[in-house]
Amino acid sequence: MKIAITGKGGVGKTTISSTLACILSENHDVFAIDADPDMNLASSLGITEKIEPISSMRDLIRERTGADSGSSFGEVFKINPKITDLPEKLSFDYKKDGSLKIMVMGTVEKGGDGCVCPAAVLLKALLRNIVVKKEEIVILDMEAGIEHLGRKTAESVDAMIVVVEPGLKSIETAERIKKLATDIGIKKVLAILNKCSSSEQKDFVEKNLLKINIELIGAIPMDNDVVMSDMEGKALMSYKNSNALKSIKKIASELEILLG
Ligand SMILES: Nc1ncnc2c1ncn2[C@@H]1O[C@H](COP(=O)(O)OP(=O)(O)OP(=O)(O)O)[C@@H](O)[C@H]1O
Repeated sequence: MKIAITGKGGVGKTTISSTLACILSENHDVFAIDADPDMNLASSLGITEKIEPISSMRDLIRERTGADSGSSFGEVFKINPKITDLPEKLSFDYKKDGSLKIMVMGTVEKGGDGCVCPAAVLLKALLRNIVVKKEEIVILDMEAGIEHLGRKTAESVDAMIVVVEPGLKSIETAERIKKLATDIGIKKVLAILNKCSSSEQKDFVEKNLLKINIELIGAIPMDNDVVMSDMEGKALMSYKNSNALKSIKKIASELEILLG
């Protein structure tokens, strides 16, 4: 199962990605990839160590592409760098048994040349290798833009999951994401409602998602334990009675049925 989690800023992408990764890693091997410029996935799991984003690894970028990370138009570099050894080398083992690996991609400044720079080329190739070739479950925590998913990678993503909150703004973002996702060949676009406080809110969102042909696969309540976990720097998994956690567990089971 390869899923990309996206949505408007602040809707809960990282909370959901990190918690889903923990839940699914109880029975599967999982790669959780932080491809969001905010890079909060590790801290959302309570990791206090600083993980260096791959986009800042200048020596590695030079070694693999033959050019400095800041180089761009006019410079010669390999557009097909060797990366097969990197997923294991550059990931952080969250669990001792290796069943949950975390990778922090980092961001690449977009220049006028549309991101064709050595760092972007390396990140894209790495992402493609993990999503297309790896057997593990892959969970990608992404921003609303999906430009660093190449077509080949996109075609191997089983579903793009848009996180929405009650209100029209995040649903408008979902509509825009669906169009972009479909254009690059992602097969399925699903939605999760987060920060839901009533059945009226759920009905409202479900009705509006239906208009744009997006299936709602679950709803997560507004939950003080999520706020506490953020304040205490702990993973939501350690709040056993959290209602949000219970809902994310249900969504994980739903995803296993839907996507295998
Ligand atoms: N179900 C919930 N109940 C209460 N608070 C929540 C819930 N889900 C997320 N939050 C809070 O909302 C804030 C944003 O969550 P999160 O960082 O997961 O969103 P994001 O979409 O990844 O954000 P960004 O776009 O900045 O990367 C956090 O403070 C988080 O604790």
